[in-house]
Amino acid sequence: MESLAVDAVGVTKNFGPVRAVDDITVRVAEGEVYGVLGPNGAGKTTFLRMLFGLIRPDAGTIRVLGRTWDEDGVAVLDGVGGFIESPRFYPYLTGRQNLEGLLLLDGGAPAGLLDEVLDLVEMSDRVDQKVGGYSYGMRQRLGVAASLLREPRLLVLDEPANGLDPAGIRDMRALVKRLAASGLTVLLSSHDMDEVEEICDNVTIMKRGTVAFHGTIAALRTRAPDPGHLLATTDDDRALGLAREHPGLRVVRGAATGLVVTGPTPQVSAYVAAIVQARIDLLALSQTQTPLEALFFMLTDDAHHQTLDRPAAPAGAVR
Ligand SMILES: Nc1ncnc2c1ncn2[C@@H]1O[C@H](COP(=O)(O)OP(=O)(O)OP(=O)(O)O)[C@@H](O)[C@H]1O
Repeated sequence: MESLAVDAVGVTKNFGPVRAVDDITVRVAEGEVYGVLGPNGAGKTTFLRMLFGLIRPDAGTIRVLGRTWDEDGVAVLDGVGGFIESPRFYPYLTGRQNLEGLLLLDGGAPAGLLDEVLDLVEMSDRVDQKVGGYSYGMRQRLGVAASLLREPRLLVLDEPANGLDPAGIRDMRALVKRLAASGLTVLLSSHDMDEVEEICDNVTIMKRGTVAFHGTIAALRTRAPDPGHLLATTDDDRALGLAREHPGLRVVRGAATGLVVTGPTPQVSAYVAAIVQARIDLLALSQTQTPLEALFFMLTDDAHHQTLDRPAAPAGAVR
């Protein structure tokens, strides 16, 4: 049997009347990058906090690298690194001083590990500057460095790209990929489908504490709906009339201007060609959402939930 870095089964957590996590099962294989995806309030952070033992589940069992709190106490955290929400540092100390302080608390580290870790998070050239002058992205990367000093086998990151600018997002995604390539298991939460699609092997999509989807990114793609396109022309009325010849498409007026066209891409292309042939000029054509973004909203948004033609996969391992 493949070994599991995280084996969480039937986990439930209530805060008074709020059921933040409702009977979820998440299994993360060693060596993979696993995403827990969901909109704000879906229960992602609550789940990650339970992995770290910061709060205890009301029901279910959580095994992390083979250990549980009930059997192993604080030893459950051996081999686990990461941070919930944002990492905290002393702003008036340099990055290096902050990390050296942590190493001191931990009783030291193998020679060369600090430099190796700084290299990995691409902070070597900034580490002797004060943390107070760091960008948010640099602090996040320093947080990952601090976690790596414990040489974890499992790294847990709560929305690592949240609040970063586009360059920071790119750097953080590249870092997670490098960490995965080095054999580390990474479990991260996110509310960004693009991010999870780019860096994760498997995903659990949470909706109000429950699992709305569980499986591979490839399996998720097969359920994605047709993409929507926003179309603007010099004569939207005539373009809308032409849609009658293309019954495989849904063409409606956009909320502000233009037309929203939904359907298989080849049929959208044929419709656009017909518009041009009718001597109507195209002003703009763009995708409203990627198919996976559209699926994410369908899975997690009550208003759209009914439109999904297949029921959500049950919780549980698909592998
Ligand atoms: N300590 C707490 N006390 C009371 N309610 C809480 C507590 N922590 C979380 N909740 C509630 O539990 C639900 C899930 O919250 P959680 O923070 O886990 O969601 P999330 O998916 O991580 O969202 P976000 O992306 O906003 O962090 C929310 O309704 C939240 O208000």
